[in-house]
Amino acid sequence: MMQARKPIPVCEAVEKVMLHAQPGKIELVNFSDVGGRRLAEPLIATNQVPTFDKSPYDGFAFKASDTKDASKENPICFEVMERIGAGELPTITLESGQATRIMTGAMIPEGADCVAMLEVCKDFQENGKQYMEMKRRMEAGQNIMTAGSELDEGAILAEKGAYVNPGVEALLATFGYNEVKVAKKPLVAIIATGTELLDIDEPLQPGKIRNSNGYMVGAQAKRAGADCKYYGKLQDELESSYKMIEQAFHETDMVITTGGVSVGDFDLMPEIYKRLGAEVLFNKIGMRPGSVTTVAVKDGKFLFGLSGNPSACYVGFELFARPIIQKALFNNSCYHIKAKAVLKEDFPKPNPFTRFVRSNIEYGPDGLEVHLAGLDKSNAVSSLGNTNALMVLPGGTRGFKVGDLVQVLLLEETRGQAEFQI
Ligand SMILES: Nc1nc2c(c(=O)[nH]1)N[C@H]1C(S)=C(S)[C@@H](COP(=O)(O)OP(=O)(O)OC[C@H]3O[C@@H](n4cnc5c(N)ncnc54)[C@H](O)[C@@H]3O)O[C@H]1N2
Ligand code: MOO
Ligand SMILES: [Mg+2]
Repeated sequence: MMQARKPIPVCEAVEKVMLHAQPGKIELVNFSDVGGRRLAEPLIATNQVPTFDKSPYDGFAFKASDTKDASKENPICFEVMERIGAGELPTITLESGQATRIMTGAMIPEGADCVAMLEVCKDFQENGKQYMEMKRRMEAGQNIMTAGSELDEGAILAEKGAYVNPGVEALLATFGYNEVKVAKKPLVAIIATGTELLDIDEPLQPGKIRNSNGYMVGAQAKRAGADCKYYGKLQDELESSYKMIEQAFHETDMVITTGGVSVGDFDLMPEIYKRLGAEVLFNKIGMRPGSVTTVAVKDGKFLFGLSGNPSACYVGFELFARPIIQKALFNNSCYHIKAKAVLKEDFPKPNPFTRFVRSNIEYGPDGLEVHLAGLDKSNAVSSLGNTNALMVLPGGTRGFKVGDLVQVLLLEETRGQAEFQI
C-alpha cells in the first residue's frame, strides 16, 4: 500500500510559497502602453500644482479692496484693461479701479487678488472702452487657485507596485512621464498534461476531453499581470514530458502545469520534480478543492503543479501562483482582497477542510451578497464561468445557511491585501 501524503494547513502552504517569492524586473514603457501595468517606482509630482495662481472661473480679476463699499445701491465700476484666456499671459499689472476679463484656467494678473464670476458682473462699453460693474463685496483670495494649493513638488502620488488605472495615467501625463518604469511581466510557461486531452479544434473522441485548464490558467495568469508562453499539452509519458518541462523551466520565469500531481500510475509530476532536482514544498494541503496542489522550487524559480480537476486547478492558481506573480510586479498587497458577504443560498455540507467555493458576488442593496457559482465539485468546469469570488468556509462540522456572514476573496479586484488571513 502506498503511503498517504500528509496535508498541511492552507495558510502554512501559502507561507512556504511566499518565502521564495522574488521581486521582478523593471522595464521602461512608452506612456501609451502603461495602462494596466504596475509601477516600478513611486510616482512623484515633478512640479507643484497649480504651477501658477489661476482662475477657477470665467470672470473678472481685480483688487478685492476696490469692492469694500459695493452693494446693490452702490455698484462699483472697473475699467476692463485686457482679456486673457487659458494659456495666455497677462500683460498688465492692475491698479485700483481696473479689472482683467479672465477665463477659467488663465493666470491671475499682477495686482489682482480675487475673481468674480461673469454671472455676478455686468459688462458694458462706453466711448470705445470696456467697463464692468460689481454690486457685491469680494474678499482677497476669493476664487483664486493659488500656486501649490493642490500639490507640492515631490509629493508621492502612487506607490511602487501601484496598478496603473485611468487616474494614475492622468497623473503620469500631468507630470510628464512620457516613459514609465514598470514591472516587467513575468513570463509563465503553461503546460497541460494528460493523454486524454484534445485541442479546441478537435472533435470529441471516446474517453477524451478537450483541454480547458491550459487556456483557463493562461487567462488567469494574464489577469494576474503575467505574460504566458503556451507549451501545449503533453501525453502522460515520462521522457517526453520531462524534456518539455525542463525546456520550459529554462525558457521562462515559472512553470505552471495542470494534471498529473496525484498518486495515479500516470501522474508523472512527482517523478519529474525529482529528476529536475526541484525541492517540493508540499504536495498535499488541507483544503478543498485543490488538495493535491504541489509547489516545487529550483534555483529560485517556481514550478506550480496544479490539479487536473478544473475547479481545483482554478483555485490552486489563485491561492499560490497569483501572489507570486503579484510580488514579481512589486505589489506587496499581493493576496486577493477579502470582504464579508451575506450568503444567499444554504450550504449544508460540513467538511473538515477549509473550502474555497467558486462563487458569484453581487452588489445588493445592503452590501455584498454571495451565491454559489454552480456545481461545487473539484472536477466541475461548469461553475467557473460564473465565478468572480471564492467563498472561504472554514473546516469544521457545521454547514452554512442563508443569511450567514461569510468571507469572500474577490478575484477581479486590482487592489489586494498584504496578509493572507483566512
Ligand atoms: N487515490 C487517490 N486518487 C485521487 C486523489 C487521492 O488523493 N488519492 N486525489 C484526487 C483529487 S483531490 C484530485 S484534485 C485529482 C487530481 O488529479 P491530478 O492532478 O493527478 O490530475 P489528472 O489525474 O491528470 O486529472 C484529473 C482529472 O482532471 C482532468 N483534466 C486533466 N487535465 C485537464 C485539462 N487540461 N483540462 C480539463 N480537464 C483536465 C482529467 O481528465 C481527470 O478527469 O486526483 C484525485 N484522485
Ligand atoms: O485536489 Mo482535489 O481538488 O481536493 O478534489
Ligand atoms: Mg491523476
